[in-house]
Amino acid sequence: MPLAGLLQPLLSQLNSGVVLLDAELKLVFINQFIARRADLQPEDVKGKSLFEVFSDLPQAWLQRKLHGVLSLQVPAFSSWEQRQYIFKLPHLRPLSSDSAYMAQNCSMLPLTAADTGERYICILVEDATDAYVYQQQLQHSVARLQLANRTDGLTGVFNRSYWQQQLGYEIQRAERYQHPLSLLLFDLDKFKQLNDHYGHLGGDAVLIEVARLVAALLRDTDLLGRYGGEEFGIILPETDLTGAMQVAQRLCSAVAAHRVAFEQQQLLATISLGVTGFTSGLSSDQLIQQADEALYSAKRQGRNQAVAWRDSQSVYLKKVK
Ligand SMILES: Nc1nc2c(ncn2[C@@H]2O[C@H](COP(=O)(O)OP(=O)(O)OP(=O)(O)O)[C@@H](O)[C@H]2O)c(=O)[nH]1
Repeated sequence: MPLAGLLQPLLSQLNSGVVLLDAELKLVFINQFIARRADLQPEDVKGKSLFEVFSDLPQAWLQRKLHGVLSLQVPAFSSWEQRQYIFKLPHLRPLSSDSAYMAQNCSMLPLTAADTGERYICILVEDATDAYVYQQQLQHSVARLQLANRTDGLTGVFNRSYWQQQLGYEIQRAERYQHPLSLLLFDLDKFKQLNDHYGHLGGDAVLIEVARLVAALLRDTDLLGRYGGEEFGIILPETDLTGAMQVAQRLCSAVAAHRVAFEQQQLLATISLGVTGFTSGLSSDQLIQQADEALYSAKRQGRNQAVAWRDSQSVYLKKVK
């Protein structure tokens, strides 16, 4: 059978890359699959160093691998999951991927010539771009779902369940490391009137805008969540009550000074805030309860203001008496 005569057409039609190297890592052969994508002529590269022709190769890593294959005479493998590609080649497919390069599974096989006993290495390059793209799409979908799962649909801040979970974690951290932690609850004032006057869409516009404004005034490490209809919570890690009151006053003034554009009108809104500091042994429910009591005091004292729980407690107790 004229096997040798068939090998060349077979290798050139193969839908995988074939790179044959001698023991000095010089190119003996590349097939059409590689040549076409690397824009090379197979006959031009014969006898040249692998790393000279393919200057983008991860040289130190690949040299180590190939020397291992030669000296141990065992195959080596590189998967796209560990290293997206070895040969920087375009994938030549109309796929929407965030990479223009072909993801590859590469096998490095030791070969010995039957007649001369000389040693060679064959690198087989398989295109794994499909798997790479599917994995990327899956990762993006999971990330989108995770985001949706912790986000309030209207305002884009954290939703209640995620925010409360974070409060639990922050309390554990504050307790363990004896770090300060404060909690702030705020609620839009007379929001029912605003809704009644401008309609639900006007109310929604105010909620969205206030959440955006408040988020912009907080630190990246602060956690803003929508606690209920027009009530929001802010966890302030590494912040004592004095610092939290400063934040609360800043937010209160900023919201009162802001105008929300809605259907050619400028809507005004104010917020009332209740602030409390974490002390050892408090649960998240107790902390929320304290902030809520302070918020209640702020409402009773005329709204558009911040009240710390320390102060409000006496007000609250007086009221109870
Ligand atoms: N537009 C809009 N309104 C909401 C939303 N969630 C809750 N609300 C409204 O917020 C209003 C809250 O009213 P109240 O609890 O009486 O409080 P308030 O009018 O803000 O009065 P104070 O809190 O005492 O200042 C109700 O009319 C709710 O329908 C929402 O997602 N969008």
